Amino acid sequence: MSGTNGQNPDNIDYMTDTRAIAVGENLPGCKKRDPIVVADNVTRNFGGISAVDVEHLEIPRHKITALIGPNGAGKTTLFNLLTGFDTPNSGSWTFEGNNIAGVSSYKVARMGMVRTFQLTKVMGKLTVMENMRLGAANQPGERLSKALFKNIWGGREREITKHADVLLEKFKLDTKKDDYAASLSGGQRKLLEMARSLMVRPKLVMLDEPMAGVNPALTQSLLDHIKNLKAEGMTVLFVEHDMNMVRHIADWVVVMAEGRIVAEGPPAEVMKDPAVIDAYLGAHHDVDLGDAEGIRELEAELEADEESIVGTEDAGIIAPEAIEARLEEEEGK
Ligand SMILES: Nc1ncnc2c1ncn2[C@@H]1O[C@H](COP(=O)(O)OP(=O)(O)OP(=O)(O)O)[C@@H](O)[C@H]1O
Repeated sequence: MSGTNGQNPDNIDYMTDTRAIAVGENLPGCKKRDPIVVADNVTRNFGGISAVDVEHLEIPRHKITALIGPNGAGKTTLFNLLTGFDTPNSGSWTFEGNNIAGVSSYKVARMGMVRTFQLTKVMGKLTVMENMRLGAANQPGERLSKALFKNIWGGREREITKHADVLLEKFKLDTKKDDYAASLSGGQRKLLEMARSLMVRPKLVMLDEPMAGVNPALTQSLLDHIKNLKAEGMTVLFVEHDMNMVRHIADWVVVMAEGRIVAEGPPAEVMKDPAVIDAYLGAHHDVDLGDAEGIRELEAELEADEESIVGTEDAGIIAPEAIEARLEEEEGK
């Protein structure tokens, strides 16, 4: 699956690309072969608490990176800072080589770096489709009011609606597009928030605990969607507590504790790192994070799932071809 959305000009199969992610050793703050985000000396204090104190961090492009760490480690605060939802005490960072420290969250999204929230921010009193249109309002040239009032908008509006239709179908929310978002389950809201974030055709998707509070059936579907983002050429950074999820889908893991990066590397390696076990489990050193029975079960389940479209030709979440095909279909009616 490659080259469908203009994000993969070199036609690389991102699902099977095994080139090294880091340059040199897998150490905290290590340089990456191809970083999409580079952050330096980012600090954020709340009163006497140092919530974030990151000396150097690079997020690898076209990979799925998990940001893990115990409660209060600073993961959400780091997300807030990088995406312009909070202001640091110090620090600088770039996205695709552009300095975006101090840039508003709205502009950051328009540049192709989007995020979802731990507690979803879908608008309950708007329909599913209206929420999707709001996502498009983050695109250059779009206005929130225009996004909602389609009659004054013509062709562009049609294209946006078709894009939303394709996404809603992929996320299995198409039958709910006229329902109020408030009527969706917690898991469906997470799916909607993810689908909505894709309306800007982002390059980097940042998900804050996407699997939290989601039932097992939807968890599986969310995992597939996250993998599909990578198959489509996007980069994913997600916060997660559940090691099984991390082990299953992450190419790279960054571990935070007390505001700092304490380890980085591929999941299997990081989960055996004593610094990680210390940070995570405190006294329970006998637990092997890399060898839980649950991980094997989840893997078997995903392999057996016929609806799982990971890495297949059907994985075209935001492929322009799919949108064009729909427009043609419509015109032919
Ligand atoms: N707005 C705030 N005001 C004061 N303290 C805050 C604020 N936001 C975060 N903190 C503190 O900063 C630290 C880091 O919090 P943060 O929410 O970033 O951690 P986290 O790793 O995302 O935790 P969790 O996994 O529980 O979501 C914590 O000690 C938290 O209490």
